[in-house]
Amino acid sequence: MPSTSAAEVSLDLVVRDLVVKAREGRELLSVERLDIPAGSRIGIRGPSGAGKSTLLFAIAGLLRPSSGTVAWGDQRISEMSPGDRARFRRENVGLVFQDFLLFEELSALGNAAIAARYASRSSRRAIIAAAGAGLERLGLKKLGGRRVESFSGGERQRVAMARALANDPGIILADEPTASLDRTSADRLIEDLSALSGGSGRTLIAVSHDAALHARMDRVIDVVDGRPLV
Ligand SMILES: Nc1ncnc2c1ncn2[C@@H]1O[C@H](COP(=O)(O)OP(=O)(O)OP(=O)(O)O)[C@@H](O)[C@H]1O
Repeated sequence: MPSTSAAEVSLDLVVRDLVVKAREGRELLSVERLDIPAGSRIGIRGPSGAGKSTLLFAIAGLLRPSSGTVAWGDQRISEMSPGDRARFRRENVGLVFQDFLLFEELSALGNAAIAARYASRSSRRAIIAAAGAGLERLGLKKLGGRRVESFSGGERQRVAMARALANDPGIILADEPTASLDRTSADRLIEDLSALSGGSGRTLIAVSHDAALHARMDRVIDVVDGRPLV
């Protein structure tokens, strides 16, 4: 797993007048102003249904806002086509999400190194090596060759984490990364996430209900009724 960030360009997050609406017109999220300097470790918390995941999806470029701007450095992802947003994510963002989105028929290593399939020949080898090192660090080396269909929730979460980091992303976005883990595994994951971001230039933004995670962040943002309290 990489220990320093590959963020070659500064990816400060700037959000302005962002509004996300449901298809039927209900407002799900409204963010007047949010600035997150590159390299920050940010926790996001709030009641169920408050809009935390919607905020994470918006800043990941996984949804197109109804209005407003989301920019990482000079990349205004809110105005990009879906294809350009997907490319931005592939190159810059590691996603650790609740339902893992693993390929059941692939091995742990096959999943962790999935980015190699889309990478240039020159970076393919580095991605596969980083995926293997990530699995080892997360205690899954022995299971590396096994198909993930038989994995437990905690094992899946660690495969997803190794995958998110294999591409050496400048931005890590995590949605409830400790939710399916026992306390010991959760603390280890928090330790890893924290070490991989703090001081490296790599930004971490994690939605969580876990107080132990928030205790390790530089700043915690509360989201209530679709609005971050900043
Ligand atoms: N595509 C959608 N269409 C309509 N409503 C949606 C859509 N996605 C989310 N919502 C609604 O938007 C609100 C915010 O949802 P979101 O998942 O962001 O909350 P959350 O704070 O992450 O909640 P939890 O902690 O339970 O995961 C909820 O009322 C949810 O039902």
